[in-house]
Amino acid sequence: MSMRFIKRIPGAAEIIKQIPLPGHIKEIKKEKDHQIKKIFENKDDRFLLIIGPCSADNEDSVCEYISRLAKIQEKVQDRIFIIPRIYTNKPRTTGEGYKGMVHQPDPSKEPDLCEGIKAIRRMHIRSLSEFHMPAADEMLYPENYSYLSDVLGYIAVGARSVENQQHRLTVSGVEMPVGMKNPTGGDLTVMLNSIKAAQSSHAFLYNGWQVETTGNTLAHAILRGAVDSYGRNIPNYHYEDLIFTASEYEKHQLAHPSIIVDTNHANSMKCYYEQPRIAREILMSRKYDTALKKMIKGLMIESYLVEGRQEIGENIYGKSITDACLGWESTERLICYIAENV
Ligand SMILES: O=C[C@H](O)[C@H](O)COP(=O)(O)O
Ligand SMILES: C=C(OP(=O)(O)O)C(=O)O
Repeated sequence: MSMRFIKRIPGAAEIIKQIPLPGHIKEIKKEKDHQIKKIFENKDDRFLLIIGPCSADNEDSVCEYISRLAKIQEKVQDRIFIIPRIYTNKPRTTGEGYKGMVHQPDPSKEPDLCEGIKAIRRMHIRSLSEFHMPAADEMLYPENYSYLSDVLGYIAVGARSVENQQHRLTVSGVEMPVGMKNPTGGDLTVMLNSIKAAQSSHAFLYNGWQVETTGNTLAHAILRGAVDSYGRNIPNYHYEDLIFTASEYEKHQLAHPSIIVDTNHANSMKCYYEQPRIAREILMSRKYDTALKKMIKGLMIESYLVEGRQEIGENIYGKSITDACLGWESTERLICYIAENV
């Protein structure tokens, strides 16, 4: 075997015992989970914003960003529900590059998965304890879900993972809303099939156990645009795309049909500064069509303290080291615009 076993990583029970979620925060988390669930069940018509850096690379800058979100959340709470993006696992197109805090708690140092798992759990708990905001993360490694299952508020399965059986089956045993992204090639059937699989019950092998799941009726769609076989970006947030997705969704007869639109990635053609324009267009489409208004539950936006991106080592506090993000001033303006126009 050409694999060197470096360090045994403690199991979830051990890590949770070392870094527990405080009792009084568990109650707050339960109430927030209930509110998020109601949005997907059409029992609360607030608009969701899943918003934050492309990758959560530094606990202090991420928490400073969330503290700013928390202040705005108070102002817009009757119209918008904000879920911070704390993305600690990064899928990479070629396997090269920063793979997230779970691999490297300090991006300038060598990988340390054991410290990484502790660091991401601490950061998620800080978002809950200091700001009462359960955050979103990507399920990149389904087996790692058990380290964060009690602290997350929302999960996305990424464009590169959505056709994978272990992801789909694991989501079927998750008790919170999980967004299944369209794959990088854009095939909506793959996304809708993944929702079907996640909404059904399954028996399978998970972390050394035979497990049985109930199915997750809150699994739903995330549209992130696509890249065609010539490498061209094909957005899927325009009115006609949304109408088509909604009608395909209806045909599949899935529970709680819901769409989140990702305003970055192939939708913005990785031009982060286009996100406010894209958000405005989606709000207009929602206003124009009542079925879309019901189905489009929110947006996923990439934003951080400082706009753009940097290379690791430039050390600009609060600037993305993966995909470029909106900066704070534009983010604040955008959230206010959404609150007034949703
Ligand atoms: O969201 C971030 C990136 O788009 C994703 O992780 C892929 O990144 P890469 O194509 O730069 O590897
Ligand atoms: C990696 C991400 O997205 P996608 O899977 O759509 O590329 C992300 O949202 O950070």
